[in-house]
Order: sequence, then structure tokens, then C-alpha cells
Amino acid sequence: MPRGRFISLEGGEGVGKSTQARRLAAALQRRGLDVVLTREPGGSEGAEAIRGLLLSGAADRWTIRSEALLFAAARADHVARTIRPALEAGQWVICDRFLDSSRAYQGVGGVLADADILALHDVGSEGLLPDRTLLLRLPLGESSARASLRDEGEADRIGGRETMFHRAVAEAFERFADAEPARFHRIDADGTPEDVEARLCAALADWLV
Ligand SMILES: Nc1ncnc2c1ncn2[C@@H]1O[C@H](COP(=O)(O)OP(=O)(O)O)[C@@H](O)[C@H]1O
Ligand SMILES: Cc1cn([C@H]2C[C@H](O)[C@@H](COP(=O)(O)OP(=O)(O)O)O2)c(=O)[nH]c1=O
Repeated sequence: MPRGRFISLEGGEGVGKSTQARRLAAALQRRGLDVVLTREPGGSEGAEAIRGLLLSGAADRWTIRSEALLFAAARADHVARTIRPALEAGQWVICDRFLDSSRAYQGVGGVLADADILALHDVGSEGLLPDRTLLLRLPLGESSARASLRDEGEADRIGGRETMFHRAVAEAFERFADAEPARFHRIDADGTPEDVEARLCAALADWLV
């Protein structure tokens, strides 16, 4: 049984990751592939419990260090219980956010270096990386308008941070894509969901022949 493919979707809040993760999973299933659709933080029983700790409560509920450790712990459980077993069984895994979200969100602010977050990932998840990372990009004004329509003004503990934070996150994703052009594919997230889905499928075309 050949190992399955591991695809992550990344980008800021409201760019359409969750919408496109569902659409991509359905598109791949229509091609006869066995697909597991999952998300972070979450994707396993333990990680979903940690998700509740991370996304609710006061803005200062966690320090940057404790928050980064909780994300890494959630990811370790998700990788061990959901992602690795699926890949080993030949399934394709589509993950709505993964390690690069920790590098972007927990890495801004200067408390933790990128190397620190990668070190946590080495310990927690033996350094597992996606085979391909699809980075959805949209001007910040448009993604925040989409997110606030969806959330009706009730953003979660991290999504509710100020515009400067989200701008720094978007810039971090761009730096990661520059540094790893073989893994990252930049996707224009503007236009209809159908348009964006077509771009995602085009970014996987070499695997779909
Ligand atoms: N291409 C699109 N055009 C307009 N609205 C969209 C598009 N894709 C998603 N949306 C809507 O924008 C909001 C945010 O999308 P979502 O998939 O939840 O983004 P993310 O997971 O990146 O935060 C949702 O209300 C969704 O229905
Ligand atoms: C996976 C992950 C998410 N996050 C943040 C990003 C989001 O603000 C929040 C929840 O993610 P998510 O539910 O995907 O939010 P959205 O659909 O709005 O993009 O958690 C981190 O800060 N670090 C991480 O490692």
C-alpha cells in the first residue's frame, strides 16, 4: 500500500480554508481517492479537547509559551492518532491548518523563534511535514470582512486580535512560502468558491494524472 499524500491549507482567518478543505476533499473523493478531512487545532479526541482550551476564554488566558506548547501537544495527538495512521493506510489527508499556523501565529511577537516552534514539532510530532501546503491569499480587508460576516462579530480568542497581528501573520506565511517553494503553492483566494477550488485542483495536477 503506497503512503497517502498529506496536504495542508494555510492562510489567515476568513480566506476560505474551511470552505475549500471541504470542497477539495469532495473533489478528490469524486476522483476515487480515499480522503480524510481534518483540522487544527483538533482532529483527534484529545486535540479537540485542547482546542476548547485554546480558543475560548480571556485574551490573556495563556502566555505565548504555554499557548505554543498546547498547540504542539494538540498536534502531537492529532498526528499520532489521525494523520500518520491515515497516511500509512494509503489515505490522502487534507488538513485545515497545520504547523505553519503555529510558526505564523505563535512566532509573531518575537517571544519564540521559528526554530523554537520547529523544535516543539520535532519533539511532539517527529517533525512530520505536509507533502504540499496550499497557502490561500486574500487582501486583509477582504478576509476580515468574510470572517466577521461568518462570526457575526464573535471572533475566537486568537481570531479577535488586532489588525496589526493579522498583518504580521500574513507576512510570516509569505516568508515561509518564499523559503520553501517546493512545498508551498500560493493560491489566489479571490473570486467564487468554484474559482478557488479550480486553482487548488490545478496546484495538485501533477498528482492527479
Ligand atoms: N470564495 C468565497 N467568496 C465569498 N465568500 C466566501 C468564499 N469562500 C468562503 N466564503 C465565506 O467566507 C467565510 C469564511 O470562510 P471560511 O471557509 O470559514 O474561512 P477560513 O476557514 O479560512 O477562516 C465563510 O462565511 C464562507 O462561507
Ligand atoms: C493550528 C493553529 C491555529 N491557530 C489559530 C488560528 C485561528 O485564529 C484559530 C482557530 O483556527 P480556525 O478555527 O481554523 O480559524 P479560522 O477558520 O478563523 O481560520 O487558531 C494558532 O494560533 N496556531 C496554530 O497552530
